[in-house]
Amino acid sequence: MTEAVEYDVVVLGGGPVGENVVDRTRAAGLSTALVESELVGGECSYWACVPSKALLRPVLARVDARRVPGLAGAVGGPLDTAAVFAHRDYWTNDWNDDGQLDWLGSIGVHLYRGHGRLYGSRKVAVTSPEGEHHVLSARHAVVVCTGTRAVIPDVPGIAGARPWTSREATSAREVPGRLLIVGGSVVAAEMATAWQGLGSQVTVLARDSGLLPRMEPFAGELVAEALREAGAVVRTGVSVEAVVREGSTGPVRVVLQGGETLEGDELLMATGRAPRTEDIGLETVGLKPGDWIAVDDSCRVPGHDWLYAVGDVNHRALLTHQGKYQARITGAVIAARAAGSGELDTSRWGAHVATADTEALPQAVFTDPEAAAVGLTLAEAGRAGYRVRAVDYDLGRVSGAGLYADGYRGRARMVVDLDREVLLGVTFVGPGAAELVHAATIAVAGEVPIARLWHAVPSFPTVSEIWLRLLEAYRG
Ligand SMILES: Cc1cc2nc3c(=O)[nH]c(=O)nc-3n(C[C@H](O)[C@H](O)[C@H](O)COP(=O)(O)OP(=O)(O)OC[C@H]3O[C@@H](n4cnc5c(N)ncnc54)[C@H](O)[C@@H]3O)c2cc1C
Ligand SMILES: NC(=O)c1ccc[n+]([C@@H]2O[C@H](COP(=O)([O-])OP(=O)(O)OC[C@H]3O[C@@H](n4cnc5c(N)ncnc54)[C@H](O)[C@@H]3O)[C@@H](O)[C@H]2O)c1
Repeated sequence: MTEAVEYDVVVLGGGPVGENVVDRTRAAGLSTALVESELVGGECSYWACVPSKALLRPVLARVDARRVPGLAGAVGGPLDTAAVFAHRDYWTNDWNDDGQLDWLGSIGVHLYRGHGRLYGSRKVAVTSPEGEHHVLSARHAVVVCTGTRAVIPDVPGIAGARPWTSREATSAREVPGRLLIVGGSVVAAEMATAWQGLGSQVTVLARDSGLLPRMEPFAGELVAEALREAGAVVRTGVSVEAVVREGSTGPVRVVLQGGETLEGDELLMATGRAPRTEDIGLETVGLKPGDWIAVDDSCRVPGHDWLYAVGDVNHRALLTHQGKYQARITGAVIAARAAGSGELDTSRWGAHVATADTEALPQAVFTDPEAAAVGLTLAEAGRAGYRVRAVDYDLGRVSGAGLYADGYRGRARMVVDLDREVLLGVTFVGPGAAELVHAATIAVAGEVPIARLWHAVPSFPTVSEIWLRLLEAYRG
């Protein structure tokens, strides 16, 4: 190995989370190197959040427009799929990260393009695509942000069937005639919405009893209902036993438990994520390759005062915005420790702990209808031992919702901690609901008392008047 190049901080993995860590450590004046094996911007920018939302936006705008009197007739036809794909390609910058490289250069981060591995204490070894080797050593911190990859279950015949993962589902250039989707969570629900809207005949095969299993049950019910109305087939409680692809271009067949066979042109396995930690040198620091990396609330790896794991790879919250929040917290922790500025503030909502990961985690799912939630569901709050009351309201009864779309269908729930009279969680399901959730995030993270929320008056006639209805229903 060559002699080590020394930095204050070395970051392994340049997805959205690694990018935010380097942004914070450079802002603190710490010299920083970033190691990235593929594209700076990571899964989110090229094969996940960004391309999926670029595909979904025209689909959701069209279904919304079809619910607006006077407009429905103008948007009756199929989508211009070439334009939709071009829009997606624009947002992924044609899978080119030049813009990110310019930004890294502008803030003084040194990029090492190649596969990085921990190399004992405080060191990272990098192998470039050309086979060059570099060793980087870190005075203060090594931060692992290597993210996740799709899991493909070991179903008989799966390898020969060449299934899509989320990468193919977000980057495909043709609309498959028939798309089978295995899975019932967020990727399955969003991709079913996108591809059914783009013209595929979609069949969703979920093994759970409903879609979106981590949200309030009514979210999955309303999304399944709308998918069926759009022409998709949604099957729940089904298990895939085997998969067969005919030749290199033939159809793919999925055999369900019980023997029923379904045929499609493509098969998307939306069956979860695994950490990208198999080959990052975890064994050189006493950790197990392939595992999620456990961290404390400041994203430090216990037993290694120089090692941090941030974003998807620590399994706290597999969401871009939450990984970026952890990155901001971790940057502050590294900067404070590098400056030797005494104790960290690890009080419950202190500057050096990612408390929102467990107490106020928001998520917006871009299905029709959109489903957005923050904090605990009723079932989670019950399991956590809170004394709670759920307040439900039909979103369609709010004037703003009726004006937004004819026959607006949706539902909202707030989960109230009866002892403190604050909100533990809020869920909105309905067209445009993704934009409603941040007010709820402020209420939950701020632990705003119900008595004060009463003074937060929503404008008439917005869908946000749902807040008033929920509070009225709570106060009886
Ligand atoms: C289809 C889909 C849609 C999604 N939509 C949303 C959404 O709308 N909103 C949302 O909040 N979240 C969404 N997510 C989740 C989101 O993509 C992740 O939470 C986010 O990408 C995590 O960021 P990260 O930086 O931790 O990891 P990643 O984005 O996975 O980045 C990790 C980076 O590390 C690099 N890397 C890995 N190993 C090495 C190595 N050994 N050496 C060098 N580099 C390495 C990788 O190449 C990659 O660039 C979606 C996920 C999927 C699959
Ligand atoms: N809008 C968003 O915020 C957004 C969008 C997409 C993805 N994401 C995030 O990305 C992550 C990955 O999402 P995901 O939907 O791939 O994973 P997930 O872990 O949320 O769900 C995996 C699904 O696959 C099913 N499954 C697993 N193994 C199976 C098998 N052998 N047979 C049948 N079904 C099986 C599970 O029952 C579950 O429904 C999630 O954490 C999600 O929050 C977020």
